[in-house]
Formats: sequence, structure tokens, C-alpha cells
Amino acid sequence: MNTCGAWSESTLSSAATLTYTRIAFSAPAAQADVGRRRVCKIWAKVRVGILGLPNVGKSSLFNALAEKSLAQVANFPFCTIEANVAPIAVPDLHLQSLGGLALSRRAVPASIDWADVAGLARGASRGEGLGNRFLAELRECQALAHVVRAFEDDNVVHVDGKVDPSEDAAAVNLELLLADLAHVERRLERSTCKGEEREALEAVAGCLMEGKPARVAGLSASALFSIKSMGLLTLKPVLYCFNVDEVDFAYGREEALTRAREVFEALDFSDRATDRFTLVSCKVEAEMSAKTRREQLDYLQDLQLDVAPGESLEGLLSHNALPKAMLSLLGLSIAYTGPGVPQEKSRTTRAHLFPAGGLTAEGLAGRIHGDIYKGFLKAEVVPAPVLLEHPTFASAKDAGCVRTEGREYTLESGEVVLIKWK
Ligand SMILES: Nc1ncnc2c1ncn2[C@@H]1O[C@H](COP(=O)(O)OP(=O)(O)OP(=O)(O)O)[C@@H](O)[C@H]1O
Ligand SMILES: [Mg+2]
Repeated sequence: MNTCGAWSESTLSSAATLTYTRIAFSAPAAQADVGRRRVCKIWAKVRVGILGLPNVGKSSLFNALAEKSLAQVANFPFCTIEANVAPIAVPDLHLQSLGGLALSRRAVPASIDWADVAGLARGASRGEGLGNRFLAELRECQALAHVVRAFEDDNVVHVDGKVDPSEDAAAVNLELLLADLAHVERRLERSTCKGEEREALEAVAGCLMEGKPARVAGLSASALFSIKSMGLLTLKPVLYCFNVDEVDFAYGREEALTRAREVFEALDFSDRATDRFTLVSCKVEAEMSAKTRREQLDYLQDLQLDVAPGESLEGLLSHNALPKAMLSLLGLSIAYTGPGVPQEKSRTTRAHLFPAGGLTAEGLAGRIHGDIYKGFLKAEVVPAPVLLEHPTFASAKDAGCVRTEGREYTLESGEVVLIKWK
């Protein structure tokens, strides 16, 4: 019997392909399809697109997420033309402690890819600005972070010469809606579009023509799957990031949040039920980036940030707050592998992202390696906070805190999993 909870990065990606192939070809047709869907769904890398009007702070936000200057920031519209993409770690309460308990050499956090694209001008669907060709970048994303300018600064150019968060956000939403409508109509004209796909697209077209995003059409899981490859933009949940100045981000926070909520709740071409909003201040984050750690803490202190109970100054910064907000928006959870695996077999503790209620023990095995998926015997499962009350995985097991589960066990958020296989 082997035990496995972690694998190296290169093995991991090839393992996913391996599992995909095996499921697709070894099972009967109907089962193969279900298996393929499941593996695609759980394996797909999570990607978020940052969009908004030109010159509103998209690249500044991208740099704040990366905590370094990866994208060019400048005070003129259409500074960004080619997309910037970077993986950003999801902040994790337990990972470092679990790595310490397992004596791992590496503790690898879960990550989300963020893509900063060119600004979307009003009338982009008619070819204004850079047009909307670059929207293809966003079609591959699972969610959107929509940056809305909510700061006043006469020195920073606004494409319309005035700051109006409500109008700005609605203008971008309208462009997304028009881009989807054109995409759907083109597809419906084709004779190859039939059955469930046609029905789903007709429902979406009806929705779009009423000025509503496709995500309110209430499509079933299989209808959504039939149009998945189109990457419709208005199907993606949106996190509105109101980019405010230092005052609104810090001691004027309560009022700024109230204003943001009002805009969010009255927003055109949006869906309040699936979407969320938050405050960011790219100005604060840009100030921080030029400082030493000590100076950063002093600066945050000077801002007299109005933090709610349970919040911390640092927790409000984009690299902490936004990945967490995305997890909640997309309904993603984290599970861990590594602890319990003999050190000579694995030296990595790893966090894995998965859709809440959407990953089985065998699914996790498949992510690690095809052989582990095939030879799966059982999974030993323990919640991370419970495991961390013990000095080792073995002692947690001796204390009766580790459960044994089978292939079909559905993982819960924060669980540490040790897979036994032959
Ligand atoms: N909260 C803020 N307060 C004041 N200035 C800001 C704020 N956020 C961003 N800026 C400034 O706005 C300008 C545009 O920023 P940035 O280049 O990040 O925008 P962008 O949306 O990526 O633009 P583009 O669409 O041209 O790529 C920069 O000068 C930046 O310093
Ligand atoms: Mg930019």
C-alpha cells in the first residue's frame, strides 16, 4: 500500500491529463462523458479577469495583487494593450502550520490567475477605443473583477471628463452585454447549433435583449455545459471593486461603503444576486509598495483605518481581501494534502482549490496522479484545525481524530486528506 498526499508541480499537471484520458476512454460512453465533465470542472485553473473603463486603476490593482510592479501604470487611457497575467496565492490560515507539522520543505498555496486587460471604452462594440477584440482574454475567465473609479483627482484623466461610478459601471456592463449578444446571434445563425445548445442560447438571447446579463437566465447545469465553450461574459459572476482615495479607504470607510452599496444595488445590466462589491484603494497600495515593511505598518497606522471587529488593516489590502472575496464569489473551498505522507515520499504540503461540494476523495486522487486515482483504497480525513491540535498526523490518528472515507466521499472545506493506494 502506498500513501500519497502531494506531488511535484510537473507531475501534477501531467497527472491531470492522464486522469482525464483514462476516464474518457476506459468507461462506457455515457459514464465517460460524466467523468470527463467532472474532471474538467474540478481541474480547470481558476482565472479572474480585471476589466473596467480605461485609466481607472486596473493595472494598479493587478500590481497591488501581485505586490510588485508587473504591469505598466500610467496616467493615460489605453496604457495596457497586451494582457498581463499572474498567479496570485490565496491567503491561507492553516497552510504554513500544516507544512510545519508535516516537516515539509515546501508549503504550496492554492492560487488564482488574474488577468489585467485593456480598458473597455464606451461604444467598444462599435469599434470605439480598442474595440472589444481583446475580450477573448476574458472569455477564458471564471469570474470578473470590475474596477470602477470612485476617486476624485483632477490630475488623473477620466475618459468622459467626469467621475460617475454608476454610469461608468453600467457603460462597461452594456458593452459586455452587446458583445455577448453579437456572439450568441452569430452562433444561432449556424445550422450546427441545435438541440440543448440552441435552446440555451435562445434563452440567453432573450435575456440579453431585455438588458439582463445571461447569468439571470436560470440555465440548468447541462444547458450551461452545452454553451460553456462560448465563454459568455455576462454568465460570469462579477466582483465590483470601487477604487477610492485614502480618505474613503481609511477613516471615511463607512460612508464610502454605503455609497458603493447604493451604486451596486441600482446598477444597470447587472445581477445583485450573484455579484458582490468591495472597496480598494490603488493609491494606498501604490504608496505602500515604495515603503519598507516598518514604514508600511506606520503608514497603515497613520491612516487611522476604520476596521470592523474581526478585520485587520492588512486584511483589507487587495492581495489579502480580493482572493478571499473571489473564493466566496465562486463558491470555492480549500483542501490540503501532504501531512501524513512519509517524508521520503513527499516533501510538499499543498492547498487545493475546489468548488464547494464538488470534489470527491477519488477526484482529489486524480488531481495528484492517475495511478493514485486507479489504485485508490481509502482516504484518511481530518479537519485542519483539529489536526493542528496535535504534534503529528500519527498522534491525531492515535487520538481517534482521523476518519476513514471511501472513493465517493465529498470533501469539505479545510480538510486534510491522506490517500492510501496500491
Ligand atoms: N485610487 C486612486 N487614486 C488616485 N489615483 C489613482 C488611483 N488608482 C489609480 N490611480 C492612478 O490612475 C492612473 C491610471 O492607472 P492604471 O494605469 O492602473 O489604470 P488602467 O485602468 O490600467 O488604465 P489602462 O486602461 O490605460 O490600462 C495612474 O496614474 C494611477 O496612479
Ligand atoms: Mg492598464
